[in-house]
Amino acid sequence: MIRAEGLHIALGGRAVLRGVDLQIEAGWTAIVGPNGAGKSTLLRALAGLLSPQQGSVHLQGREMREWTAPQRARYLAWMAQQGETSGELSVRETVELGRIAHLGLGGVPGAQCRAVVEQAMQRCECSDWSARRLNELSGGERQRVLLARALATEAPLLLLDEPTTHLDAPHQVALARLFRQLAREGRGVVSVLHDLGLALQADQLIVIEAGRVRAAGHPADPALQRALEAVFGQAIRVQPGACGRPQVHLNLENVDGD
Ligand SMILES: Nc1ncnc2c1ncn2[C@@H]1O[C@H](COP(=O)(O)OP(=O)(O)OP(=O)(O)O)[C@@H](O)[C@H]1O
Repeated sequence: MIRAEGLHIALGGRAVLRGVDLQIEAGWTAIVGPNGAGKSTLLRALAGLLSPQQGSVHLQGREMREWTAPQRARYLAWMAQQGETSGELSVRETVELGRIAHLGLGGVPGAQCRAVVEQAMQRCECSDWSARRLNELSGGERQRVLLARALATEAPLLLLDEPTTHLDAPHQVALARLFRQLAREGRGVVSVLHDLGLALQADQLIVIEAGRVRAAGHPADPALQRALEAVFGQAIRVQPGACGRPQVHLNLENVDGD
């Protein structure tokens, strides 16, 4: 669905991405790495929101700059880390914004549009408060609404920057289940995640370190697990888990010591 080749991006005079090559197919891909590694920058480049100084991004085999903004908006949905929204809008109005690429500005939602919006709200468990304003919601509730807006685009590819940050444990699990469902429907979900336990449930894991891809592959790949331990050091331990997927534990053994 998306391919990056030799991606170099500098921000504020500093090299942030230093030659990133990757390929992402349909399914759920998780991008992980330390703070400041370049994960959000990479996701923004994959969304066409940042132009690389060197290298290229191809969507469906066609270079990003050949896509018009409306074509891109139909093909990929973007959810920012600090979800930008107008707090004055209701939940339903916010999710309806996901339909703009189909309706155009000022377009009146028809029955099919309303059905898509309703389903997106149900999948993200926010139908019950569809009339409430965004600025009345908690952080986790707002995050679910922004995810529903991304789903309502019906874009084949979702690029989500830390979509689980504000979610409680049951909703994190529900989101992982939703990503797997979307993958089965043939959609691509690319999520930057800090929760390594969740990330290991993805079909593909990409480990970013200091602006480079340190490792990429299926979470069950031992080389990938070794890369995770190398990047995150003694803060984590990767151990065999159920269903062929490893589990990650925070190493809290020495928090009382020095
Ligand atoms: N607009 C900017 N100008 C200058 N430097 C920037 C800018 N945006 C990001 N950076 C720097 O680029 C590096 C990568 O930032 P990025 O947000 O991509 O990291 P990240 O891996 O997503 O981190 P986190 O896990 O903390 O969200 C950081 O060192 C950051 O300080």
